[in-house]
Amino acid sequence: MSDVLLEVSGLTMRFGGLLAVDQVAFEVKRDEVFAIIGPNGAGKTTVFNCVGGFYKPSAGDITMDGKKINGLPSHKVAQQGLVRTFQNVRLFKNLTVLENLMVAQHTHIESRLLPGLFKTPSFRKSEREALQNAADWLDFMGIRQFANREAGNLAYGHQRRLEIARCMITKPRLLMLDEPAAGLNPQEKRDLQQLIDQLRREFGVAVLLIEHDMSLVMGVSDRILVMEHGKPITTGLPADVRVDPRVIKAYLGEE
Ligand SMILES: Nc1ncnc2c1ncn2[C@@H]1O[C@H](COP(=O)(O)OP(=O)(O)OP(=O)(O)O)[C@@H](O)[C@H]1O
Repeated sequence: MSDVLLEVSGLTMRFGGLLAVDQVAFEVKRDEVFAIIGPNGAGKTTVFNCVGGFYKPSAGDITMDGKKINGLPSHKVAQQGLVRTFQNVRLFKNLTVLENLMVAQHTHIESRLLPGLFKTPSFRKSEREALQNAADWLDFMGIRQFANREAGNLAYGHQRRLEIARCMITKPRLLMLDEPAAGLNPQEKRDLQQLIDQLRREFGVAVLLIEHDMSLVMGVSDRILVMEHGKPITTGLPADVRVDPRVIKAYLGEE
C-alpha cells in the first residue's frame, strides 16, 4: 500500500477570465498533517472546494488512494473518506448537539424504510451504536454536558469542536479543516493544536489544513504548501518554509 493518501496534480480552476488556481500539485500522506498557506486570494479555498467536490476543476486530477475523485459531488467524495469543516462553522443550528452527531451517521445507520418503520432488532442495534458513538465523541471533545442544547447556542469554540466531531464520527481517512483557528481565543487555539495532534495519533486520520494563524500552522503541520496568485511557490517543512525568501516576499508583498 502506498503511503500517499491524496494526490493532486495539475489542478487548475478558472472563474471566467480569472485563473484562481494554476497547476497546483501536492500529496498528502497517511497520518500526515499538511497545510496550505498563502496571502488572501491565493487560491487556497478554491483548492479545498475542488478537492472536496464542491467545484469541478477546469483541469487536473485528484485521487484518493489511487481512485480518481475529481468531478464527484461532495457526498460521493465523503463516501471515499474525505470530509471537511467550513470557514464559518456549518451545523444544524436548531438541532441539539447530540442530534447533529446522529444525523452525521445516517449513512452508517440501517436506513432502509422497512427496518426503520418496524424498528427491527438490527435497526435498534445500529441506533444504539450510533448513540454510543455520539456520546464517545462528545466526551472526547469535552462537550458532553451540552448534548441536549441547541447547537446554535453553544460558544463558538465549542461549535468548532462539534463540527470536527461531526466529521470524525464518519471515520474519515482525510479530514479537511478550513481555517479552524478563526475566531478562537489563544487558549482555544492551543487546545485545537493538541486536538489535531491527537486525532492523527489516535485515529490515524490525515489532515489537510488551510490556516492563517502561523503559530498553529508551524506547530501542527508536517509539511506546508505555500501558494500565491493561484500558483504553488514551494512545499516544505515548517522550519524551511518559515525562512524561505519567496514566502516572506509573498506575505510582505501583501502589506
Ligand atoms: N466562486 C468564485 N467565483 C469567482 N471568483 C472566485 C470564486 N471563488 C474564488 N474566486 C476568486 O479566486 C481567487 C482565489 O480565491 P480563494 O478564496 O480561493 O483564495 P484564498 O487563498 O482562499 O483566500 P482567503 O485567504 O482570503 O480565504 C480570488 O481572486 C477570488 O476572488
